Formats: sequence, C-alpha cells, structure tokens
Amino acid sequence: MGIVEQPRQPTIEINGLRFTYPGIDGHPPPGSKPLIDDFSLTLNSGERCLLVGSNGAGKTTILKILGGKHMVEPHMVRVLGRSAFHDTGLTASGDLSYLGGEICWWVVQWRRDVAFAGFEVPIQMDISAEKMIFGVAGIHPDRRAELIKVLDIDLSWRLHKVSDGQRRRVQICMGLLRPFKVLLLDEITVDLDVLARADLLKFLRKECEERGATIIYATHIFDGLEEWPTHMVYVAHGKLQLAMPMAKVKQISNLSLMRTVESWLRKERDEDRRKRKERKASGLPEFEDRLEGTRVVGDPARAGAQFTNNGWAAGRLHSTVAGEDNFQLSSNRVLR
Ligand SMILES: Nc1ncnc2c1ncn2[C@@H]1O[C@H](COP(=O)(O)OP(=O)(O)OP(=O)(O)O)[C@@H](O)[C@H]1O
Repeated sequence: MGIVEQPRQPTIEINGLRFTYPGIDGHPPPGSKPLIDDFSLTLNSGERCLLVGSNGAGKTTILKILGGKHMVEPHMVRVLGRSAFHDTGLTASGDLSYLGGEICWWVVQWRRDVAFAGFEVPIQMDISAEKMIFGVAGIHPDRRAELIKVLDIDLSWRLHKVSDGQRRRVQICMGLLRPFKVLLLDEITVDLDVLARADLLKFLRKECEERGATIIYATHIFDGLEEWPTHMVYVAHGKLQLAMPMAKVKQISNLSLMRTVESWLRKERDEDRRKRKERKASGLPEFEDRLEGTRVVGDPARAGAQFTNNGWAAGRLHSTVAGEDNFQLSSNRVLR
C-alpha cells in the first residue's frame, strides 16, 4: 500500500496542563508546586513525536496522563477529542494504547513469590506465546501474523523460560494487536536487539503513514531514530521547552540527534547547577521545593520516587540551547 495523504486533525490536544502527584489523602500536598505546569501541545493524525528530556523531567507522567492513568481536568487533555481519564472507552476500544517499560499484569501474574522453607521462591506459570497472542479476541489475522513476523516471535516460546527481550517482544505484540489511533510508548525498546528494534520502528512508521496513527515515543536511545520522528518535544522540569518539526530541528542543529539532545540536556544541567550555586550562596537551601513527608499513591513501583524529587525546581529554562533564537517555548503549542 502506498503512502496516503492524511487529513490533518488534532488527535492529541494538551491545553495548559497542570499536574501534581497526590499525597496520602488523594490531594496534592499543601504548598506543593505542580510537577507538570502550563504544558500545551497539539499533535495531528500521522505524526510521530519523540519526547525527550532528562531523568525525572516528567515524560512518563505526561504519557500516563495522556493514557488516562492519572486524573486531570477534562479540558486539559483531549485524545481523539475525548478525555482519556474520564472516557474509558478510549482505551477499552484499543483506539488509545499505552505501552510502558513496566512489566504488564500478565507478566506479573505468572510470577508469584511463594514462601517455601523460609525463602521467597518465584513460581512461574507455563504459558506459551501462542496462547497469549491468540487469546486476544477480535484481532484481524493478517495484523496478528504481521506483528508476529515483525517481532520475530516463536509461538512455541514458553514465557517462563524465555529471555527478557523475547518476553518484551510478546508484550509489545500484545500491545499493538489492536489497530490503535494513538500510541504512547514509554521506552519499551531497551531489551530489544538492534534488528527487532529497527523492524519495530519501521512497522510503527508505516502505521502512521498508512493508517494515520499518531505516536508519542519517550526515549533516551537515539540509535536508528534519526529519520524516524516527524516532530520533537523537549521537556525539562515538567515544562515544555521545545516543540518543533524534525526538519526545523535539523535546521537549527547540524549535530546528530543524540548529540543535539545531549547539548540541550547539558545546557539544562549547567543552568540547574548555576541556580543551585546561587541559592546556596544566598543562604537558601540548594534544592527548591522539597516534598518531604508526603506519601505517594497510585503507583507502588514509584513509592520511593518522592525522595529523589528534590532537584525539581519550577521555572522555564532561561538560556536557550542549540539554535538559540529558534527556540520555541511553551507558547508554541502547535508544532508548525
Ligand atoms: N507516583 C509518583 N508520586 C510522586 N512523584 C512521582 C511519582 N512518579 C514520578 N514522580 C516524580 O515525578 C517526576 C517526574 O517523573 P517521570 O517518571 O515522569 O520522569 P521521566 O521524565 O519519565 O524520567 P525518566 O527519564 O527517568 O524515566 C520525578 O521527579 C519523580 O520523582
């Protein structure tokens, strides 16, 4: 099938998003500053957007909000014109799909730790890849066959015996079986070998070009990504720093994608260090906005995360990075 010119319709609309993780009482801790603040972005059908930023910048949080996993006011986030949190039909229908780095429920379910002679012994249920993949009802056989081929899955794999990368391939296949309209990828390719990753990226690109799907992909791995995205979004401290088409990124930086992102993060880190030094010199605590004493709810895997959040400081980057004047800050909510 050839490339079809897709009509430009916003599939993802983020309007002045603000978000703070709730404390133990389900409300943001008093006096806390929002983790995500004044974040606006619009993406259209067919666009593939790379979401980049340093560790703790807020990428996963943004993707989870878009995926309907955290509640925000309905007008702040619209996916296919609907509120992802309030309209559960979006994910139930498969139109919106979120694939995160976390091991999903069925991986956890077949590994249960049992007490045996005083030790915690993991027992694993013996399930085949075939049973998992063919267990999903209502999938077009051609799409299923294509994904099995793209991800090079051996249907006879017993999932308790395969490698992490092989298990991840099955997880990704399950997540892509239904023909999504919006796909949110939170670095899911770390375990994949170079061939599996390249073939998956090619498949995802085709999904956008032929079916008009929209993809946001948060990653720290830029190998083989040079020609993949149509747009780039850079987030720092929960704020949008840059949102632009890839062609423009290439205009403002003649470095490779990885070196370009590296230069942005280096500038950001240098600026953070400078601000901390200034605070310290003026007798203030080096880190702003400590959230000690709050408890985290909603995501047990992150239960300790609040204690590493001390470096979070409000405020947009004041210096610009590669491309200086070409930088478009969060007022530029539409990517062109
Ligand atoms: N459930 C939670 N409760 C409280 N704070 C959280 C929770 N999850 C994440 N955070 C904090 O929110 C901030 C942003 O985290 P997030 O996971 O969104 O960052 P990220 O950009 O995806 O980082 P990375 O590149 O390391 O994956 C971090 O400072 C983190 O400590």
